[in-house]
Amino acid sequence: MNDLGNKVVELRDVKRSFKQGDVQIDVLRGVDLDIRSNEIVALLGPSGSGKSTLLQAVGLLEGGFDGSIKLDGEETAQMSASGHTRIRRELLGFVYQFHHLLPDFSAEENVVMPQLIAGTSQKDAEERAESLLCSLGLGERLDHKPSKLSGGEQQRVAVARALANAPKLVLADEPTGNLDETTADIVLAELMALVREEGSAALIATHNERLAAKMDRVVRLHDGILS
Ligand SMILES: Nc1ncnc2c1ncn2[C@@H]1O[C@H](COP(=O)(O)OP(=O)(O)OP(=O)(O)O)[C@@H](O)[C@H]1O
Repeated sequence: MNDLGNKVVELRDVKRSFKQGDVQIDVLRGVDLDIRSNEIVALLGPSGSGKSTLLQAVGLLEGGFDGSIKLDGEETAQMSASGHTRIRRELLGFVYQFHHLLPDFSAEENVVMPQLIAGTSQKDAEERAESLLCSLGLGERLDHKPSKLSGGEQQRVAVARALANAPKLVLADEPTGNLDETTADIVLAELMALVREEGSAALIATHNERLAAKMDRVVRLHDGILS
């Protein structure tokens, strides 16, 4: 029998509306989604369909959602802001379309930083940062500041940073959307390989059907519902 893994994500009837003037837009109209601990799931949907909004719900980055959002078995809906912060720190890693690296810090320091915040010692954090960056082919770039790295290299550092604290779930919003096609393919393959190696799950929003087809499962957001 296949090991299906635990459910890292369990969304039930998740809803989110925004008011624009007098008009209410129902972006998420009852989203159900399960992700298991060994799955990499592609989130597809046209521009404006609510992919980022859904990632914000799962990432506990915004309030205003109705429904049930369970992460690693814990219901987060009624939790305090400090509970959300704890879950984000212990469970989640984020990659965005733009790298958001700290410009005055080296590649290695950018990966060390979130580990220090989580309480890891300087020595262990440096070892882990070097190991992650080396496995992404950046062994010769550890001391480079982001401005001295190519777009693909910057995104690789962002991937290493997201995985630094061994998250159970990586949330990625168009992680290769800013890269040329060839580099996007390579960086996505590296992201997926690292996620598997680390035993994490991932939910990756993309416009790219071709890249989505490389993931374990594809879910589509349309008219506020996931299919
Ligand atoms: N804070 C907000 N206030 C008002 N409307 C919002 C807000 N955030 C998102 N929206 C609206 O919700 C809808 C979904 O936006 P969202 O960014 O989640 O879509 P998306 O699928 O990620 O789009 P894209 O692929 O273009 O990034 C859009 O119509 C957007 O204008």
